[in-house]
Amino acid sequence: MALLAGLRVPARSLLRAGARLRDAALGRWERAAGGGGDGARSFGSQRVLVEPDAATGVAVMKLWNPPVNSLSLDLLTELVISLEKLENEKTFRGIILTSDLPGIFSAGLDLTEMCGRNPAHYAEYWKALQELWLRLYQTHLVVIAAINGASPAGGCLLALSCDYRVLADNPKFIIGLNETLLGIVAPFWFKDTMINTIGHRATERALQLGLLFRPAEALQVGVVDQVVPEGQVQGAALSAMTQWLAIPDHARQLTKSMMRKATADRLLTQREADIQNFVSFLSRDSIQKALQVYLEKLRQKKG
Ligand SMILES: CCCCCCCCCC/C=C\CC(=O)SCCNC(=O)CCNC(=O)[C@H](O)C(C)(C)COP(=O)(O)OP(=O)(O)OC[C@H]1O[C@@H](n2cnc3c(N)ncnc32)[C@H](O)[C@@H]1OP(=O)(O)O
Repeated sequence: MALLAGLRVPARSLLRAGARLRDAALGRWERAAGGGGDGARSFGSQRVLVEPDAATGVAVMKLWNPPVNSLSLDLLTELVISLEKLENEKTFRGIILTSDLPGIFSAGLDLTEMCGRNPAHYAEYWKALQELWLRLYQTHLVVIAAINGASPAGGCLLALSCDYRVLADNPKFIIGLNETLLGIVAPFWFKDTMINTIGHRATERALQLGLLFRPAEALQVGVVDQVVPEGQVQGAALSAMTQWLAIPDHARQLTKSMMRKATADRLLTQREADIQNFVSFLSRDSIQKALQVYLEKLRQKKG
């Protein structure tokens, strides 16, 4: 059951158990080693599989950080490296970002990275999150999110940072910046990213109420651009990609930069202060206690 959403999310215990049995470092990448659609070899790290298709110039990037694709420090780092690698390959013009875990796109920030650690760790973690957002939000590549599962909080940020979002139509696949439900505040750059997507008023309402939208609502408010039946999400993302890639790169890239640079610069000019804010906020006893209680509830809900 999804604790935050107040919605029931079915136990995927069997699937998850299966996923856990797969060895993260070995089986996954051996399975992938066969290569992408056009003979380009798949590559990746432990938690990010990249399936490149040199013929189309599109790579499918799949998140795999069981059980819920939480944005751990390792996953953040591996995402940045994979993204950088694709950016440096002249062959590639687009990325489909999706999940390799059933029913979950990403559960957002990894709560275990934010609980019971020291300030240096919090600083390192926040810097890694900033780094991923700055790179993903500003990449010259077209990035389309194929959202095939729930994506609360940081998971929603990941999707909002892409150029276009396709969501699978399942009422359990909730999406939104629900930080207030945890008693925390979405950082200004999360807020800015949402404003740039759905506008000021809709963002104010969504953020204050910590709204998690089901697919039809997400489409209506503009958090996603398209809702399609489950199983068609990657195909729909690839179709959308065709439209984006029909535009001359230089014109599209300059336009993207024109639309996003001021937002990214706002973080860049106060990056260190943002890290310090996060560290001092997380270091408060009251915040640590609240996060511990929340994490414990998540862990116990199955019992
Ligand atoms: C003044 C201002 C200054 C600035 C201050 C900044 C403040 C910080 C801002 C932080 C910004 C962003 C916030 C976040 O992104 S926080 C994370 C928010 N996400 C959530 O709360 C999601 C919680 N998870 C769920 O609701 C559900 O897990 C799910 C995603 C809907 C999936 O449900 P499920 O039934 O399939 O799985 P479930 O049984 O719940 O979980 C399985 C195991 O996974 C663990 N887990 C779940 N979510 C997380 C997570 N985010 N991090 C770490 N671990 C997570 C869960 O505990 C289960 O573990 P176990 O198997 O029992 O050991």
